[in-house]
Formats: sequence, C-alpha cells, structure tokens
Amino acid sequence: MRVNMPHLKSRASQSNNSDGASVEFCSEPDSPGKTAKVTLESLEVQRAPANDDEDRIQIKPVNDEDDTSVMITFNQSLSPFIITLTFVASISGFLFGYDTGYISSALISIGTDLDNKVLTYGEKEIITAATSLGALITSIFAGTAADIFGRKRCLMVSNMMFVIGAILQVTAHTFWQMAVGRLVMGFGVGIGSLIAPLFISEIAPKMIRGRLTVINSLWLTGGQLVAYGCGAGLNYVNNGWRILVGLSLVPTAVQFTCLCFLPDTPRYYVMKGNLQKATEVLKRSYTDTSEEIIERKVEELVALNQSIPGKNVPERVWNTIKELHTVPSNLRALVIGCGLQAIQQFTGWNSLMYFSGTIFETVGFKNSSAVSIIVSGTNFIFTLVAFFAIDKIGRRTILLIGLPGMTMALVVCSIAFHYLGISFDNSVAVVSAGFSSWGIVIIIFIIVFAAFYALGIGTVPWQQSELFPQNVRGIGTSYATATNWAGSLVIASTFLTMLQKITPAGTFAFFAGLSCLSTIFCYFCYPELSGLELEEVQTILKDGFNIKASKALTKKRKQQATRVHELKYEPTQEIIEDI
Ligand SMILES: O[C@H]1[C@H](O)[C@@H](O)[C@H](O)[C@@H](O)[C@H]1O
Repeated sequence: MRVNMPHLKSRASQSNNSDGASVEFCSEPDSPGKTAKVTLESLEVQRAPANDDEDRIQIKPVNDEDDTSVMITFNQSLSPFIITLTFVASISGFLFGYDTGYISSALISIGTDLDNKVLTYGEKEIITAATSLGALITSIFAGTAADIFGRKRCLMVSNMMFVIGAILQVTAHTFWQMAVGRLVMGFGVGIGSLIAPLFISEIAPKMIRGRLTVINSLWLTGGQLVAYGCGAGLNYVNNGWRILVGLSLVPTAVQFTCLCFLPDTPRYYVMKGNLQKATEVLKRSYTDTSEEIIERKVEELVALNQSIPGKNVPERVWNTIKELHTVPSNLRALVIGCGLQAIQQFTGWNSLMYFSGTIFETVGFKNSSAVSIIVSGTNFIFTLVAFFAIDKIGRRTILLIGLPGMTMALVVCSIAFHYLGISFDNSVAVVSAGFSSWGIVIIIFIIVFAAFYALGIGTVPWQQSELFPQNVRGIGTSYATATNWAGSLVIASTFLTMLQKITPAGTFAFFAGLSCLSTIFCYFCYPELSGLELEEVQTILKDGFNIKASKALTKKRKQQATRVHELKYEPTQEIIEDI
C-alpha cells in the first residue's frame, strides 16, 4: 500500500538507509515536559520521484505485524463537538430500543383495526419478527456500505427507512401493510444498530471510548423503557398504537437534520484518502491538542490504514472478506465479536423482555405492563451502572461479574418454576398454580437477572467495533451485528415453544447452562480492551487472546492517561513483550 501525505510538512528526519526502512519523527520541545520522539521502524518510507514535491514522503507499513507497533498517546479530552457527535449518533440507539419496544403494547391496542378482525397469534408473531428480520438483512450489508458511502450517509439512509416504515404502519388498515412497514423499519434498525456504535467508537477519545459507546446502549434501553411507558399510557386510547408508531418520527427527524450539519469520522476520511477533512475533524474533536500532534495522529492513521486491493468494489469486498478470515488477529476478533453477540441473545434476555407480561401473569401478577416497565427500567438503570464501570473497571471485569450473576439468577428461577409447578398447554394458554411465594422469588430473580444482564453482556458486545482494524471493521461488525439479529429472531420465535416442550423450569435451566458456558468462553477469550487505541487491539490479538498482556497494557495506558501533560510515544509491542 502506498499512502501519499503531500499536505503534511515533513518533520521527519529520514535515515540515509537507501531502502528507507526507518524514519524518525522528532518534535522540538515546545514546552518543558513536552518532548516527543517516535521511531516508526515498521514503516517503509520512500522518497517521491525527484520532480515531485521534495517534502512529500510516502509511508507504508511493511507488514501486518508491524502496523500496530507504535502508538501515539496524547491527552484526549472530551470536547463539546465529540459530545454532540455521540448524542446525534446514539439517537439510532433510541430508535432501535423504541421500535423493538413499542410492539408488545401496540399489538394489544391494535384490536380489530387491521382487516377488521382480531390478529391471530401467527400474525402477531410475523408483525413482531418482521423488524428483526429486516434488521438482520440490512446488518449484513451495512458494514460494507459504511466503508463505501460513509458512516454518516448510512445513518441518513436508516432515517429514511424509519420514516417510510413508520408511515406505512401509521396508515395501515391491513395486516400485510403493517408487516411490510415493520420490515422496512427493521431495515433502518439494522443499519442504525451497526453504524451508531461504530461511529461513536471511531470518534471517541480512547480512555472513554467504552463509556461513549454505552451512551448508545443507554438510549437503546431508555428507548425500550419509553416505549413501554408510552404503550401503557396509550393502551386505552382509540388508535393509540398509531400515535405510538408516529412518535418515532420525532427522533428520526432530529437525527437526520443534525447529521446534515455534521461530518463523518476521521477514520472514514482517512480510508477515502481525504486527509484534510480527517485533520479538520480531529482538530474540532481535540481542541486543546496542538496542530502538530493532530498531524501526527493523521500520519499514524494513514500508516495503519492498509487499504484492501481490488480493481472494483465487488473484488475489494471479496478481498476484505478473505482478509477477515485469513489474518489470525481478525479471525480472533470475529470469534469474540460474534461470540459475544450470540451470548447476548442466546442467554434469553429478549424472550424475557418480550414475554415478561405472560410470565408474570403465570405467577399471579395481573398488571403485565407495569411489570414489564419494572423489568425494562432495571435494564436501563444497570446500563447506567455499566456506563460508569466500563472504562474504569473494564469490559472484561463487568462481563465476568455479569455472566455468573445471570447464571445464578436463572438457576434460582428454574428451581422456583419447578416448585411452582407451572405448565403451558399446546395453545400457549397458561395453567397457573396461583400466586405463591415461589412467584415472588421468580419476579425478584428475573429483576436480578435483568440487572446482571444490563451490567455486562447487554452492553459489552456493542463495543464490537474496537475489535477490528480499520480495513475490515465494516464487514467484521456486520458479521457480529447479523449474529445478534439472527439470535434475536431465533430466540423470540422459539421461546414460547420451549416453555411448552421443556417446561419453564427446563427453559430457565437451559439458559442458565448457556450463561455458565458463556462465562468460561469470556474468561478464556475476551481480553481487556479499555483504554487502548483502536489500532492497538490487533497487537493484543495477533498471536492469541493474550488476556494477561491485555490487562497489563490497559493498566499501563490508564496510568499514562493520568499524566496528562506528557506526550508519549510508546511501542505497544514493547510493552507486551516486557510482560
Ligand atoms: O443491548 C441490547 C439491549 O440489551 C436490549 O435490551 C436488547 O433488547 C437488545 O437485544 C440488545 O441488543
């Protein structure tokens, strides 16, 4: 790969080595304690042809192993610009939560509004699942689209899908129009669920990247909570469900309008070779960082951005897929990214959320919407706890607290269901044993389950973008997001059957078993990535999951971040090798 950086004034003192295998960047100390020196041994530097601008240098990483060997660590504080970008991007999270959340109440209040008859159980399932199906379809392509057209444009397309989907639903008088509206809305949800966390992780200062990405999850769980709340309020209003759907147009319009005035991520601009725009966005993001450091950061991003070869788009996409599967660090990232998303869905949270009303009725509680609000409220509050913990305590630690907690809560629920003696007959009618103290145990431990879920596996998988290097980030996150939606589709459509076939006690025991296996998976395969540069993660995953090294590197980076006035260039590889 060759990267031209003609706009960058070369402050590089090039070695006389004829093959140009190393380059040293030195900055004049502009203030005491602000000395910077970096040796980019891994970069091959070539002089441009003599008739070209003498100052132009071309840098290319020599090979995969070297391309993450040097990292620039500087004080990355949070600016209003980054906060604005994060909030605008995470409106997608709100729409994801609201649109998946309102359907359970809408289905109750639809009554005979569609085709002048009550919806059958199968029709209700199709209307619910259509959004997950739509999301699954677009999440497969959204990553590639984000690399080709940009993150921002993809978010704007998702807004259009939300608008078309909502209009189709609000005006629906037939089951099929409603189902198609839900499917189109799902297209928007799929794009937004992938792009928003990707966008945020690419603009976030590394020390709070986890937190900023959790803001998207906060909006998501908040969206679900709002949907349940509005749903409960509009349940008895004539055509209340149309208002419920129509309300989703407000955040969509806000996001679209704001995006018209905001840029894309610096990493996307670097991918497209638009270094001027990348520099501009970085400058607006890090207002108290010197121009020189910003330029270095751009140089570094350029050097680490290995573009994928190919004559045309299909060839490049194919080569990207190959790269994702053949480079060991990418393959490990894929195992972690898809693994965590699968765990998030297959440990049963969504089935509990969607069917919590039914479950609570079986154990003697009649006010199902109130109870659903308590469960999704717990999900929201503990996502807030994750927000404070994810960078400080670390992603790995909160996962390893959350998953065993979920296992314990599911085991207790399974035992309680066993003693409660509840069963579901073939028509999914509930044969209730009436209210008992086991019923209270179930309610308490479903809430405990929700808390541990939200703290760890509900939020951490959405940090997926940090696992992949720039050149495969789009496709890699597509795989992971598609795994999420496929899992959600499977679980939502099999949960009630499981309750019938293997009893509630068996179903909860099954989820407990999966949570337990998931804890083992995370213990051995999920390194700590808080505080690392996006580009450093590949060094960790290069020759294994390197749990120990990741913990040490994280610690080191966090210590450095407290010494805010030191400008540091410290080779990642060296730190890891020292461990
Ligand atoms: O992270 C989110 C969150 O936990 C939601 O509550 C859940 O419904 C989604 O499926 C999940 O992806």
